[in-house]
Amino acid sequence: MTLTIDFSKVLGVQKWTLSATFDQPITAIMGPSGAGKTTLFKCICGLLPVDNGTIVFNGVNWENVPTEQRRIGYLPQDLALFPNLTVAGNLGFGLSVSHVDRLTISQKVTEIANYLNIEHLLNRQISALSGGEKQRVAMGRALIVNPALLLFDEPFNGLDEATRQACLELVNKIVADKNIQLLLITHHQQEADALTKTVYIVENGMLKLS
Ligand SMILES: Nc1ncnc2c1ncn2[C@@H]1O[C@H](COP(=O)(O)OP(=O)(O)OP(=O)(O)O)[C@@H](O)[C@H]1O
Repeated sequence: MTLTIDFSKVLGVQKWTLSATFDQPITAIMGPSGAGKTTLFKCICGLLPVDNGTIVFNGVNWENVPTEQRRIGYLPQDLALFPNLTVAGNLGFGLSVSHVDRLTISQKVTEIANYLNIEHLLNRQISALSGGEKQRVAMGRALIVNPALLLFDEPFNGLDEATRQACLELVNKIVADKNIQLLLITHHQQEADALTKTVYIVENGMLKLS
């Protein structure tokens, strides 16, 4: 799987000129706060339009491909779980908005919950979950739509060391089992090192291989 980006983006007074070819199963993206890492992800998703240039995934130019057809599982920095839905409702959300029938949604929710060991949480409210459990639900919600590309924005923030280790192992398993490409934003070098040798830095509006 190969994601090639070559675009510029202006937001306010900032300009990014971002070029790279991501072809490893896992790539870490690092860089100082405010450098533009989340902006990069939003552009790849199509949530922010690029000003000039291209984003090409496996040979397909995404210029006219809407977000929902890009097969991306996006895990935003704040997880953005829906507090008024149960765990099952959160997991199934991406399928329900795509008008998948209820039986299929229920089967897929059970399948992904078993895979992530959260089946005992399916009827819980989001407010009644621990940080690590929320993390797993957010990963499940990203995975259930059968993505080809995962974008995880600082997914392990605020977790204790043991839970962080468990999540790192889970991420490695997901990428290997499901043959998905993952880009992961992190501020922690050891997190990047645990997952990949390929680390890019966003700095001064550019993307550089570290
Ligand atoms: N909609 C917007 N309009 C104007 N400026 C924006 C907008 N969104 C983000 N920015 C600015 O763009 C810069 C990059 O933001 P971004 O969220 O991509 O940084 P980041 O590298 O992900 O930071 P962090 O590590 O703190 O999460 C910041 O200075 C931010 O204030």
